[in-house]
Amino acid sequence: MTSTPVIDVERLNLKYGDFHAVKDLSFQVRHGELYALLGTNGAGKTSTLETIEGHRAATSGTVRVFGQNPRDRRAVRPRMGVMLQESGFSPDLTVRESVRLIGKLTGRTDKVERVLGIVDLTHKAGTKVSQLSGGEKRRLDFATAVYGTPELIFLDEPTTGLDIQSRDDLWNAVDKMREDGSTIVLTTHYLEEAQQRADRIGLMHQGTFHREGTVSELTRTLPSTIRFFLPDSAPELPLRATLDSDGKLRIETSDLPKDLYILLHWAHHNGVEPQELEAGPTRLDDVFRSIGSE
Ligand SMILES: Nc1ncnc2c1ncn2[C@@H]1O[C@H](COP(=O)(O)OP(=O)(O)OP(=O)(O)O)[C@@H](O)[C@H]1O
Repeated sequence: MTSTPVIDVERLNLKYGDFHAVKDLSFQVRHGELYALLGTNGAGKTSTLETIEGHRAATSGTVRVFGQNPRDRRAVRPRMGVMLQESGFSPDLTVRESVRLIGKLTGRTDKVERVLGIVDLTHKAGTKVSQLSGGEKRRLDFATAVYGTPELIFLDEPTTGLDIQSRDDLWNAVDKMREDGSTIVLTTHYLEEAQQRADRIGLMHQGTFHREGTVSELTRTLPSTIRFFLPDSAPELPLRATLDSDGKLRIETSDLPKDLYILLHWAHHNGVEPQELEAGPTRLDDVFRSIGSE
């Protein structure tokens, strides 16, 4: 049962007139995974997701969701929850009416009060959508993903505009839905969130994958860095360093513990103290920055 991928994209191409927005893209999302589709602006993420969600027809290639064509909305739609960047709830409806409407539109069943509790809008149940704050509206958008605990959930920039507490609450609710067996597809420009939570990442650039894999598969191809300030009077460093724009020296290394040891040993021996020392493994940000420079 679990061997069939939840999403199976094979050689997907999307064209807008002459413009080739998605080029021969293939990937799968497995049952229970949190898959992050990330990329540069205009990379083709939204176009790809709209096709998987059944809103857009592929120019060529195949897309299967639960083994079915997502254009067959009646078969697939009740099984997927989509949190868009803006759900477009009517401003005149109350929060409770809006949540109830999700059930009608998706064909899923749930208890409205349960959903209101998860998105922390119980105290706003009688308030009109037009009177919600930006963060409260975002939490109401999240209700579309929560309602009925769908098997497949799309989260498009879910935490934009949310304060820290609301972000933590949202991720706790996502973790809970994963425990209940939901598969998650995430897009976000907050790379730390993807780095912390994604099982696998598809990193898009100009319509195709720049890289795809787990976070460690993506980051291990780039060196780690050590950065610090040194006084001008310091003797020559034992390792090759370059100067960053903020005045810090940067050492790039494929063996962080060894080179950190060499640096600190040299510093101790010469009586100099590297200031504001940062040493860490490669982050997803660095992989992003490397796009275009390869
Ligand atoms: N309806 C359309 N007509 C013509 N071109 C389009 C259309 N929609 C998107 N594009 C173009 O296709 C490319 C991919 O757009 P898409 O919105 O899928 O990218 P994205 O990765 O979601 O970008 P972003 O991170 O900036 O939201 C872009 O160059 C965009 O300008």
